[in-house]
Amino acid sequence: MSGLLVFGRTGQVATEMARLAPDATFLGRDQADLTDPAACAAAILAARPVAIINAAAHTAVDRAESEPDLARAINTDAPAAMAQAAAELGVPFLHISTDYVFDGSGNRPWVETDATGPLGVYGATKLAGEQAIAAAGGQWAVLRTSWVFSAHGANFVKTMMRLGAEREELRVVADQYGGPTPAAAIAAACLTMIAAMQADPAKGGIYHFAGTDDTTWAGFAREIMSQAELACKVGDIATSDYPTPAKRPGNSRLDCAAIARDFGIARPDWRAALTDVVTELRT
Ligand SMILES: NC(=O)C1=CN([C@@H]2O[C@H](COP(=O)(O)OP(=O)(O)OC[C@H]3O[C@@H](n4cnc5c(N)ncnc54)[C@H](OP(=O)(O)O)[C@@H]3O)[C@@H](O)[C@H]2O)C=CC1
Ligand SMILES: Cc1cn([C@H]2C[C@H](O)[C@@H](COP(=O)(O)OP(=O)(O)O[C@H]3O[C@@H](C)C(=O)[C@@H](O)[C@H]3O)O2)c(=O)[nH]c1=O
Repeated sequence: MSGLLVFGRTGQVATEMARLAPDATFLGRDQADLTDPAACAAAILAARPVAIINAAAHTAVDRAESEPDLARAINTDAPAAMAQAAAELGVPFLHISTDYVFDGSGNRPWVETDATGPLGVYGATKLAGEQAIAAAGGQWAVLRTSWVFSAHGANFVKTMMRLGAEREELRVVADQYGGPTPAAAIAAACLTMIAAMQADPAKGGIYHFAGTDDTTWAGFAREIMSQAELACKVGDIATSDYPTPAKRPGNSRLDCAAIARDFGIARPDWRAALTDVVTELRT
């Protein structure tokens, strides 16, 4: 899409978006550092785009616990500045958020209107970003997704394939539930949404989008080992057996009915997408 400005160039979702929208302009850290929100706004006002997507974020969930100011600048203040600049230009702004805005209680898939309750700095700064975007006054959408994977960047699939080639057995948490989501499907969903927003100024708001069907990290790991033909066994453990600096939600299931209803976007089959990613990683 010509005239589309995307923050993020090297990330999982941005890399897939560049494949689908080669005409768009992608700003990397060297052109727009998200620790400098004013520079992000200035980049928008200088480019005068027809639409804006933010695919950049501080995504190191554990590291965010020890660098909350940096996480807040990147995940809250920068998207807030982008949304304000978008509102000033009168163009739609789409931002990507996360299942980690929820507290993980219960076992019902979360709907967009459910109460949030982030357990860590990453989720809290992403939630504050959502709220600042909604307050900016322009046309905006927030796509909350979960457990993103692709052949690029850092993700659970690549970690499991690396560890699975080195070890005979891995212990993986089996009490956190969610939907692994291919970055390629998120990129496609973002492009569909932003085009629909351009066509209809009334469109926008918060939407959930995740791969189907829901599983656990252990279930995801077993499928990765199987598809990558790694003999490594995956043993189920509880969250309490795998201590991490950041707490993670037990229930990350996202109800994706609204995005299907309003944008015609269906949940992607993560197992089929995993086959493509494993093939890409091997070649
Ligand atoms: N990864 C996941 O599992 C999930 C991600 N999300 C959300 O989806 C979106 C895309 O995530 P994903 O593609 O996985 O992200 P990645 O972690 O793959 O990439 C993050 C991107 O943000 C950029 N970035 C980080 N800090 C800065 C900075 N200071 N200035 C400029 N750019 C910066 C990185 O650039 P550089 O390469 O230069 O560091 C990189 O391009 C994010 O909003 C994320 O919160 C939601 C749910 C799950
Ligand atoms: C490597 C490893 C992880 N785990 C657990 C830790 C954790 O609970 C779970 C996933 O670990 P990771 O650290 O890879 O995933 P994490 O960084 O928590 O992934 C999250 O990233 C952010 C950006 C999001 O927005 C979320 O949707 C989610 O994708 O697996 C094991 O149980 N055993 C292992 O050997």
